[in-house]
Amino acid sequence: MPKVLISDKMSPKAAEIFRARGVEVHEKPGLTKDELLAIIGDYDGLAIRSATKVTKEVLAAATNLKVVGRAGIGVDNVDVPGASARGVVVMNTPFGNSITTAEHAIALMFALARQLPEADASTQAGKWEKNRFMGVEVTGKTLGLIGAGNIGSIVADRALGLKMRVMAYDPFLTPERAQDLGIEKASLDDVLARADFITLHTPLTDSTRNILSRENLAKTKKGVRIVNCARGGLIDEAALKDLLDSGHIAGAALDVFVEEPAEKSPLFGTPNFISTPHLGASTTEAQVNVAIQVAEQMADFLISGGVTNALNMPSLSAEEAPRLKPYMALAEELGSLVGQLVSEEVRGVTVEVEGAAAELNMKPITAAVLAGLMRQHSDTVNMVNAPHLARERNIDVAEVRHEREIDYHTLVRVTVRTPEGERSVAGTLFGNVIPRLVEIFGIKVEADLKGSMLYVVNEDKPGFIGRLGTTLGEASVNIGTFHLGRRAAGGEAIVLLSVDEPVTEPLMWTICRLPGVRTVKSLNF
Ligand SMILES: NC(=O)C1=CN([C@@H]2O[C@H](COP(=O)(O)OP(=O)(O)OC[C@H]3O[C@@H](n4cnc5c(N)ncnc54)[C@H](O)[C@@H]3O)[C@@H](O)[C@H]2O)C=CC1
Ligand SMILES: O=C(O)C(=O)COP(=O)(O)O
Repeated sequence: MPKVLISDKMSPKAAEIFRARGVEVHEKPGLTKDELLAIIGDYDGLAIRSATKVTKEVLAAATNLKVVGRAGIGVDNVDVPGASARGVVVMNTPFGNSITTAEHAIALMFALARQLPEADASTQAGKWEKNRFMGVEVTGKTLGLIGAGNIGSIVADRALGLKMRVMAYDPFLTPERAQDLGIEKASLDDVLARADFITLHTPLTDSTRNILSRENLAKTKKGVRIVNCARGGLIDEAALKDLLDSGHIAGAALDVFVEEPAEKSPLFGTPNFISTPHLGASTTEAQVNVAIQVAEQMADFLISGGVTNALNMPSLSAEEAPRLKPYMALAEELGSLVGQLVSEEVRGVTVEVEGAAAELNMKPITAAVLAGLMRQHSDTVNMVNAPHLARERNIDVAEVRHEREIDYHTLVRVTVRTPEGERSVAGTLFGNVIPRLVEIFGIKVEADLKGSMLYVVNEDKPGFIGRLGTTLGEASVNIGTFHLGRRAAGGEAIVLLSVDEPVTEPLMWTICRLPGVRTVKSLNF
């Protein structure tokens, strides 16, 4: 039974779902780093929110870990490249808390416009300072979004309902999408110069870190009000404090901070500064959504291999997984075969699918080919890290889907490009489940790729097969299966046979010296 650790505060729905799906679950929110390091090695899955930091050190200790599930959106607390390198899938729940977070941004915008926290504190202190708190209307004002993805678009929709003008800086926002949303696509400088309110909705990445730097904050319109419900690190907090003090910025509301928990900050106590403790996603509705979703996704993956919302692996629904599994096995065997047969540097890999295979999601098939291919160089390669490794090694990967009549009801072909040229192998599925090789380097040969095998290329001459059988027999090597193929009568021929024990190096040399032998390779599957 797979084991999952929930290491952050999460709706009890998550644990309920894990249990109902046959996953053992332990809820231990608030573990210290050392406590987490001490126990993480026992778990197949780790379910988190933003508090748990999944660092290199945690991943190194997580020797059984297969999946990290983020009940929420941002994964800047997870070392995703580190997880990929270790073959750990990282998933999030990209929509479950987006409405809630957008609503928090709007709430903070109103809180700034009407100074609600200060007005509340003053009123409850018995001061009744009616003349002190003069607000601004939002109607007719310009809201500048930085980031117009899921949350940014919801904020835009709500703001348009409030009769605001909305402009957005987002390099990935197409003009058509902007038009559909009813907002203006703008440059960052334009947003800074024209917006009365600015709200941030980007992930924290190298391109967004410090996007509201001291220099950019200085370019904002005097009297601007700024909301950040995305991530600390997007705004220079010291510069924000200085510009609030000088009065250039009329107000700022932060839900997120560079250091969290933010127990102290120079911003605390600054007039017109409002803060909340990373509450963007904290509503009953959103927490139930993300807990259910993360538990379903992780259980699917651990139980049936389904992959949803993974950041480092192609998606594969729990319904698709059983259909794709035999193809992934075939693809991995073909990748492994070609990886063992080709000794030159691989510069490119093309995966082609035909017949029934052409109707399937190709990404997992390609990932499995790459895993098989690269397993020759590393034991820790799997479908998660293989595509990343291929990129790192500058291996060009292409996918081709053919829609044409073929001899097989389904076919997967793997072609590798090396400095010496292209070599390709192909396979099919018997009865839709059993992987079967059907072609090596242009020669038709049918075989199951299993266990220890021997691959021999020879001249197609009478007597060769007898001599090969005798040589193996004399070395007490039992042949399990024997498969033959040839390019043309009397031309290049291949023998692919399975043996009950691996063929030793001296025996390989003996076979190499048999008349007519061109190549001998020992293979393992
Ligand atoms: N305060 C909280 O509790 C919560 C915070 N968040 C944060 O909100 C962020 C945004 O969430 P979603 O809208 O769902 O993500 P999303 O991925 O749908 O949208 C992000 C948008 O940012 C844009 N973007 C990326 N780089 C950019 C750049 N350099 N400049 C301008 N735009 C850029 C992208 O094109 C995309 O449209 C999350 O990454 C997370 O960090 C999310 C949920 C709750
Ligand atoms: O989903 C996100 O990105 C969030 O920031 C929400 O964080 P939380 O789960 O509330 O710690």
